[in-house]
Amino acid sequence: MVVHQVVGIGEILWDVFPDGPRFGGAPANFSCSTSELSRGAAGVSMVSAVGEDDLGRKAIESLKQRGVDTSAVQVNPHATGKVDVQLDDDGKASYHFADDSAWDHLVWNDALAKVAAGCDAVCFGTLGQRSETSRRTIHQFVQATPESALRILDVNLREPFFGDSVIQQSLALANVLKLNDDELPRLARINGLSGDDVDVMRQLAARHQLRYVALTRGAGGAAIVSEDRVSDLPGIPTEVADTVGAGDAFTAAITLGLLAGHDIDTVNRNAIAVASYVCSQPGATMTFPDHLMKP
Ligand SMILES: Nc1ncnc2c1ncn2[C@@H]1O[C@H](COP(=O)(O)OP(=O)(O)O)[C@@H](O)[C@H]1O
Ligand SMILES: O=C(O)C[C@@H](O)[C@H](O)C(=O)COP(=O)(O)O
Repeated sequence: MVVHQVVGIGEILWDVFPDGPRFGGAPANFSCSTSELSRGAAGVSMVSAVGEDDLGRKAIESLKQRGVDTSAVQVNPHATGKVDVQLDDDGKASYHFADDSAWDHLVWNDALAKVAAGCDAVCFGTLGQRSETSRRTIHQFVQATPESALRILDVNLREPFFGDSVIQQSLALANVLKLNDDELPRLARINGLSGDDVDVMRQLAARHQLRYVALTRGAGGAAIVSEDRVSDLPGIPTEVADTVGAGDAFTAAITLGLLAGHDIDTVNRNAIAVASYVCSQPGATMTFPDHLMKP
């Protein structure tokens, strides 16, 4: 039975690895992982745009295969998004994005207003906001979700498509923050904060009225801070295929865990297990073994 409605909003892309393209885009990965992990307990929608091209049709097909509702995916005359992905020796990615893609032209409409109004959790990032049109639409969407909804900013900073102002505007919209250990120092600096990781997370939470702040540390695991609790857990030693999509799957798992009302240690432990599994497999979207589902 569907209990919660969850939305990913932002870029849909094809991750072009040296050995060929795989479906991607951080919010699209988030939507696919949430849908797969929830076993139907969450209704998941993607809000984005694709082109009138083969990659666009295949992108919609890929989302549908994972059980994601694509009725709010717009089709426009621009090319479907693509990004060249290079992996280092540890399976860590660097990205080179095609410019002016379909997802840069996301426009507000009644369909989006309806999805926003019924949403229990929405996940957005900064890359999806690189054009003014899509940035405005994403802001309007997040603001149109109910006050009770989890408004999750997974910052996913991608050079050179972010600046301090988009980060700060996004923090003002969010009530949950996910970032990694490369991103934390940047957010600390622009907010004039110092201290150890957990101190900075607490200060970010206080300054931006965030209910939860989650920090992932690659192989080093993750920490989650709430108003009165901290969970700080090690990673799971993993034979890495590539780490692409691990952070997005982590965000998917914490979203389901928080919506289910689990304590933050349980939420964190499950999310680390899910993310480690994603690292062990090629690409960013996949089916999950039974023990990781419905965390
Ligand atoms: N090399 C690794 N070995 C084991 N787990 C990993 C590894 N890299 C990432 N993970 C898992 O994936 C999570 C997210 O990875 P991270 O690289 O921190 O996020 P992001 O993809 O957002 O940059 C980590 O908290 C960890 O659980
Ligand atoms: O949207 C992006 O920024 C690139 C994506 O295509 C890529 O799949 C990705 O974001 C993976 O994110 P991660 O979970 O932080 O590895």
